[in-house]
Amino acid sequence: MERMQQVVGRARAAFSSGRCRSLEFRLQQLKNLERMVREKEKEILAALQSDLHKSGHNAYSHEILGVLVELALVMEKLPSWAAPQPVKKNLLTMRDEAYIYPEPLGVVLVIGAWNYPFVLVMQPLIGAIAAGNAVVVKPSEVSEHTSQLIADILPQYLDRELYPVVTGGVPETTELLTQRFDHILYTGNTAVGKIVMAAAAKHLTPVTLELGGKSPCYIDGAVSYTHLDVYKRQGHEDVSGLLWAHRWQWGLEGAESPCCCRRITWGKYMNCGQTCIAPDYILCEPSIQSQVVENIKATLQEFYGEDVKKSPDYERIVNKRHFRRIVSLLEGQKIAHGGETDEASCFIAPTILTDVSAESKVMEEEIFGPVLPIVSVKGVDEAIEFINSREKPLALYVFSNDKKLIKRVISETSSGGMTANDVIMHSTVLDMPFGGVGNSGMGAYHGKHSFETFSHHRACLIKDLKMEGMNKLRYPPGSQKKLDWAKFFVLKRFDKVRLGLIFLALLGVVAAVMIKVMFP
Ligand SMILES: NC(=O)c1ccc[n+]([C@@H]2O[C@H](COP(=O)([O-])OP(=O)(O)OC[C@H]3O[C@@H](n4cnc5c(N)ncnc54)[C@H](O)[C@@H]3O)[C@@H](O)[C@H]2O)c1
Ligand SMILES: CCCCCCC=O
Repeated sequence: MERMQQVVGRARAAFSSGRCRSLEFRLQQLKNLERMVREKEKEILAALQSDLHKSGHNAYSHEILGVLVELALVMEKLPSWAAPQPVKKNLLTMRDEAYIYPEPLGVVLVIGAWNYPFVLVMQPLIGAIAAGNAVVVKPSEVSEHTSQLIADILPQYLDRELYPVVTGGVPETTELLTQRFDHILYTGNTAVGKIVMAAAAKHLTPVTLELGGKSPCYIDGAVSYTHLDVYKRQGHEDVSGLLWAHRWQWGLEGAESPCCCRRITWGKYMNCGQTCIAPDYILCEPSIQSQVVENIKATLQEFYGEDVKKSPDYERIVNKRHFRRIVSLLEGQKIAHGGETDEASCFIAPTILTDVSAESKVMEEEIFGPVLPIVSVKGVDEAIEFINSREKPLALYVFSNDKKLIKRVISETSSGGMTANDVIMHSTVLDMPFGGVGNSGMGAYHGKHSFETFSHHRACLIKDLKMEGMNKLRYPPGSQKKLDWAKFFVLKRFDKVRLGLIFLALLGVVAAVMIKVMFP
């Protein structure tokens, strides 16, 4: 307990010294961070390889690149984000200064998860530094190599008192959470999210909870409604055969096409399925299920070759606990592809399950592994109903040639974020907030949204000491006349065109008077 008190106490004292308030200081720390990432690249890649069997290429593009891109954006935009933002004034504040001043919150706690152990700690850290805070960093103990590396290298580049790293497991995090922070950003599972929020409530500390959930992926099987309609009008009862012929002849594809399945395969099996926004399961009509399976199988071969175990691009499950949890989800399921496992190396092959019941265990909890269940729905109505009957997911995916259908799914469901006709990619657009809703989390970060999350938006009004007459309206004693004037000043909305015309007319009168005076 004493140790955590000391760590947080030192960070608070360093924050109170005021040194992290200046823009120059923050930019310098961010520059140092960028230097750290570049100089320690090899060590970072090695730690990610040890923790999750991530290949150099995957680790660089999934973790390091994201950090470098975020740093570049923040360093470029910080001066404008941190500048006071003037607000619209009214008749009563016309002579005053009114603006929003983003100020740091104080000491921020960042708790990271193990699945992307570097980027999930660094990205919030960048935002919190940019906003001028002290930051206590707690990487996940599950990814022990990356956690230890962060603890070793961060103090070599950053102010040690302002940005301490705490390593350790549940006891350490529990102790840390008894301390008072000014904001906590937690990434991890929903159950622990509730523990974090309860601990934060004791100090009225605001939280950003980056949680998980089962992110659905709906594949719309129709080529396009126009073709269907044409065939139906021609009197054909069963149009599915005709549609296949049509596709074969014209090369038209439904959303279960190889291209769509390739994108889904990439997002599902990257990091061995251990991605918070991975498509958790597929919803589609039974008529396209086998085509979806075939296309995903072909993509797996394309990505990982004949023997996926030998592919440097295919990761492993983080530990035996998670390995056993995922394997238990396969019990009683129809395995259309994959299913091979090896406990010693925490290997689970890319697996596809077909005709999965909505009530089965694999459809209860977030899978967080390389297992892809396909659940049948009759069409988009049932897909929407299915999604809405469950907790709000972190991400939602829909594949369709029909923009109207996509927009309908967006407007009739809810999720933290969504991508249509691809997966994962909304998280890479830094101008968009990244976060959950309902059970998948609260608050958001990335780019400017991180800066805003870690800032207090202070309302600042600097009044003019003149015009005291106006203030009499609000001073006692009250009267109806004062109230009428107050209503006029506060509620009156001016029509800009009419005001312009009145101004022009006045100008005309003044000009006429002047001419009369000058040339009597
Ligand atoms: N929204 C996102 O950005 C995001 C990103 C990654 C992972 N996730 C979600 O995280 C989950 C996987 O992560 P995880 O929870 O296994 O990660 P984890 O086990 O690494 O836990 C996360 C953090 O919580 C701490 N912790 C664990 N148990 C605790 C307890 N009882 N009390 C206090 N602290 C505790 C750990 O020390 C760790 O730092 C998935 O649900 C995934 O979807 C979400
Ligand atoms: C490509 C990087 C995705 C990071 C997603 C983080 C959640 O697990």
